[in-house]
Amino acid sequence: MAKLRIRGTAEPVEGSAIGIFLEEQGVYYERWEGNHTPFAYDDRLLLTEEEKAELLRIYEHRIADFAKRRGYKQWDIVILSDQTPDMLQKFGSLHYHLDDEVRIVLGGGGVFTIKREDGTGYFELTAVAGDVVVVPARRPHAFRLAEQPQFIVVRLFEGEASSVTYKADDPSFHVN
Ligand SMILES: CSCCC(=O)C(=O)O
Ligand SMILES: [Fe+2]
Ligand code: NI
Repeated sequence: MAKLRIRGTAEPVEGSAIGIFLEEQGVYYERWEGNHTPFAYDDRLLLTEEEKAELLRIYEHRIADFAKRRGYKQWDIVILSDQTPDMLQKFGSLHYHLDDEVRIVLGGGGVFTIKREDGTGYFELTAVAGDVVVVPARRPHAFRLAEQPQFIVVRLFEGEASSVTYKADDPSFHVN
């Protein structure tokens, strides 16, 4: 289950308030119960193509149903860890995309710091296996690993399987 913290406030947002807050913020969220990712993936920092294919096979029906329901055409799977420093650096600074950022978490954990819809600050959504998150197009956000050593995630696309990353400048933004 995702965790949510609004920067500048002391108390985390919990329980059903998480979904309500995310909806207000235009961030689509759903929760898939039942983790089907084999434990062997818990200590992986990189995945072979065969391992990625295995995970996609395990989740294939659920991913395909979700994609059909929401109109996504293609997907891939990536792992982020300290063995993928380029991706950590690229997504670690504030950026946005012209397409929605659609993510299904299969393993590990990651923190999305997302700008509030009205521009007044940021909230941090910590996503773990079973969390499905859509950061809307053009919304500034940044990503970092959570307490787990990796983040294994399916990325879905409406069109081409890539999403250009634009740097968002905000002097008030800090990574943590
Ligand atoms: C790889 S999932 C989270 C990182 C991110 O912001 C992105 O992919 O654009
Ligand atoms: Fe992003
Ligand atoms: Ni702050």
